[in-house]
Amino acid sequence: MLALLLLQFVTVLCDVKTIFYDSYRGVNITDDEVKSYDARNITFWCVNEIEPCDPLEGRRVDGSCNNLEKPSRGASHTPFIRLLPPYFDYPFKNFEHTKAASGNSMPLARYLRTRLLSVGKVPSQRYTQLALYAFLFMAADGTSLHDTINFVFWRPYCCFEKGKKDQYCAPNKIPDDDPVHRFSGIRCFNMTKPETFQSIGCLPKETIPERIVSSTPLLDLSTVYGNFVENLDVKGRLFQVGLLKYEVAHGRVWPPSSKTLNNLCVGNQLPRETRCHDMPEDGANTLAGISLMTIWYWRNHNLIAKELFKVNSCWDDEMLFTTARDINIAIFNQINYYELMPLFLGCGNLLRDGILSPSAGFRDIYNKTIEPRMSLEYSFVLRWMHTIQEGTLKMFDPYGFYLKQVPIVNLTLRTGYLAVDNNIDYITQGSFRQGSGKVDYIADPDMADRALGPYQKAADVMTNDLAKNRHFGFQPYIRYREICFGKLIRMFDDLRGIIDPERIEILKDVYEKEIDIDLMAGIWVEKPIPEGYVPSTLYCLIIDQLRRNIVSDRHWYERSKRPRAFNERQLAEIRKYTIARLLCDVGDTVSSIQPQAFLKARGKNNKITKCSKIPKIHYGQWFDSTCNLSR
Ligand code: HEM
Repeated sequence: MLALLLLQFVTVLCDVKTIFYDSYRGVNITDDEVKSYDARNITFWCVNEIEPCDPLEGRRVDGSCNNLEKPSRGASHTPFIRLLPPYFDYPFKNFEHTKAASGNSMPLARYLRTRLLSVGKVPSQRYTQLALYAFLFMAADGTSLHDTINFVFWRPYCCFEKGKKDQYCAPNKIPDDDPVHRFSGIRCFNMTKPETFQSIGCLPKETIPERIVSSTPLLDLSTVYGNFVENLDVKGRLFQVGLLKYEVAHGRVWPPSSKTLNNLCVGNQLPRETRCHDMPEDGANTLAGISLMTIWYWRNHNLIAKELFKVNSCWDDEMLFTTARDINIAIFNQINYYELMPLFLGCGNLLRDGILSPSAGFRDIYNKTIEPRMSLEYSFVLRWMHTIQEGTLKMFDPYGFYLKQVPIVNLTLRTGYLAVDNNIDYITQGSFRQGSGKVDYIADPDMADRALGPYQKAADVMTNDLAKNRHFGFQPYIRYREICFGKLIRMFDDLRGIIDPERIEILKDVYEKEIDIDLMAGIWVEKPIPEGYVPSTLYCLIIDQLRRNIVSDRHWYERSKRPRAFNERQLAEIRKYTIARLLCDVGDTVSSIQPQAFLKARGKNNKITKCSKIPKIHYGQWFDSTCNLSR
């Protein structure tokens, strides 16, 4: 607290003049323009207030000053880019996509979901649940909650009379002959349109909708450190020896918790389940996978800070904190890029396409003309993972004995469950012992019919995905095939080789013409990319963003010229890091684990192994010789 007051005092004393940027356009705006937003109470969304950039400073929490020529790009609530221009019904009145090329209505989203994806439970023999947690955590780093909170809590009425009058409602109709709901009597899934610069009021309503989110677009552990330095200072930092705030309860270390029951963890079963984390971002209390990964990376920050302090006792809190955060973010990206992605996208593919560095040393492909932004397509297509999410979460003891199970959708907004009955221990063990769902065109029944658990009577997250496809106004699937692979698709049968014949047959059944195929629908039915395990168009849209992250991020950890860059030996330490090491270091009760923990333990190369055999970072490489001089 003292340090925070001091910081505020120095800011006032030195009169650091902040600069206001229009968050959509990324240009300076005047005080009067800011006042006009103030008057409408939308400054938070429409304006980025940024302190002047210092080229030598490290990565800012709010993402600003990453691009020195466009300081607000990279900050929160700045616009996505689109790989292809938007595609809405003509004339552009309501910015909807309801019409097929013929002018007839497009098939209902739920109808397409039930025709294109089957429902059942087929466990993967390859990937673990942990792989899906990590993918989800990576996706959550660049998006935000409010679009889901909107239809779950703020507008639960879209299927009712009241919803007809609300322009933000976009419920999904269920066909009369629906395979599940012809029996249930449920005729509609609640849903709202995505929040945009237009819906907030930053841009005129009659312009093309542009999605707005509160996270920073680059991979910077937003869920752990938040997106605003004020939130981090108040809720996150302990301001002692570089640590994040923490609590010890029942022999375990946790992030700080909320002291009132008025919080986001509405799923907590009171009075037993009370834990709810009070952290810079609320994402930490949402889906079970995000909550777990956040706890692990939060603890990892403190582990790193303590190790750095052992090596450099002269470092002050600020130096310890910023270095620990920088290492934690580097570890996150090392795991994402060099461990998680190759297992899904194919290591050879990623090397060929320049996503992975062929050598262990530095690489620098930074290009200041590419703005740090995320493509709307990338943040959207990651939803394909819903089709391989396993709905039943199994729990194990540290010896690998199965204990119990719970539907994972029942754990949403329920951090408290982790903290009772040793559940976090058993869920952690299960994360690397249980398989995810298989990559096989079959979705888990819970994801297909009760994805929102207790919060909605019925919810098919993949129906939402297809419906959101249209609200975002994505071009047809075949246009993305063209930009990705350069081949024109003129008729359904041109999809042979890309999609199995039986699924082309279904596409012909449900769509009038090939131009009508929705982007997500095409991805659902595609064959995997050669030497990889994900659909080929998904591969293309993901690697576009993976590359953009590296070239547009001045603080990318593999650069030798970034401010406060690692030296070669430090980078070599980061390169050793794996998800198995993370769990060994900060996962509850983990003393053995398979070295490639995103894959199921199998064979002699990936068998459960003692943590002492899993490579670890030597923080001695961060030794600062000036500490000795200052003694
Ligand atoms: C228990 C597992 C999961 C549940 C219950 C779940 C549920 C949801 C729900 C309800 C939404 C909002 C849908 C909407 O926009 O209307 C959503 C969005 C999303 N989910 Fe999942 N999901 C799960 C796992 C995953 C996984 C493993 C990934 C992997 C990448 C993922 C990626 C996404 C993405 C990218 C979005 C869109 C976020 C945004 O743009 O705001 N989800 N999910």
